Amino acid sequence: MTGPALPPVLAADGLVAGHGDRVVVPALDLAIEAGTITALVGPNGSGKSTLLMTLARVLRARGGVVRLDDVPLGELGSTAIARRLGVLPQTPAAPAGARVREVVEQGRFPQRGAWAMLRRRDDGAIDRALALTGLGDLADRRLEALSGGERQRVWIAMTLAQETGVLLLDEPTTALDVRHQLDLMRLVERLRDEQGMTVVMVLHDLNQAARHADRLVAMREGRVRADGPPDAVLTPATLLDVFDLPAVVVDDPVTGRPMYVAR
Ligand SMILES: Nc1ncnc2c1ncn2[C@@H]1O[C@H](COP(=O)(O)OP(=O)(O)OP(=O)(O)O)[C@@H](O)[C@H]1O
Repeated sequence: MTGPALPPVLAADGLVAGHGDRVVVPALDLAIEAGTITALVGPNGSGKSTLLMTLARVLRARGGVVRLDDVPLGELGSTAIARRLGVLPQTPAAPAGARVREVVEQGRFPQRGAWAMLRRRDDGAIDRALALTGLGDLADRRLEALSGGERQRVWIAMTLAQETGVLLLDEPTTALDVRHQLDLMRLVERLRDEQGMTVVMVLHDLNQAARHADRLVAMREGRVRADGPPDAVLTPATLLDVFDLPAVVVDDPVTGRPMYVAR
């Protein structure tokens, strides 16, 4: 017997999103199921980051509603949201002179009450996040003394230290070398498999998205043009429709997932 379907972890109903007077996402419906990895893909300027940041309430929705665990975001305080949902923006910033461990510690703030000191549980979460991102040896280094890819891993560690059940990641593999990209994608899969984490991420590498995500949502001009499992979305017709890209699609020889090759 199957019970009633669980509500989606994160849902947008008739969502309108944009910047200033400019509407970027005119009306979008999206429901994200628990324990899944979703990749948002699409050309530059198609509204992926705008959508992701509006789902996280970093940007206010201009119409429609976003629900987190079936509760409208507008009814939740920012601490309640941050305890449930971690977000990695495209260009995070830290105060000058900050050290790696101090930046990762920032991820713990939503989990602590007012006036609370760092507790053992916070230290554990920070150590785990540093270890998962391979930053243990760099913990005392200043952020500005790191390479671009190392710095990107610090932001990922900060988001992981928040220990939320939902992660929204905007281009998390940017600046990472091929080994660290694969490590990060495998880490995301492990978090889904072992902790039931729900992940939505913007990715530019379509083959990476098809390889590691359960679902691809392809956007163009603020609208969803294709949505489904990788083999339904990564097709020559969608590549042409969404990216104006003539391509063939073959099976990835390692995973059997679809893989495109541009013509
Ligand atoms: N802060 C902002 N103020 C005004 N317009 C913005 C702002 N940020 C983005 N835009 C505009 O909104 C549109 C969508 O941008 P968005 O960053 O959401 O696209 P994207 O699909 O994530 O693009 P990319 O792949 O280049 O990161 C673009 O036309 C962009 O110029």
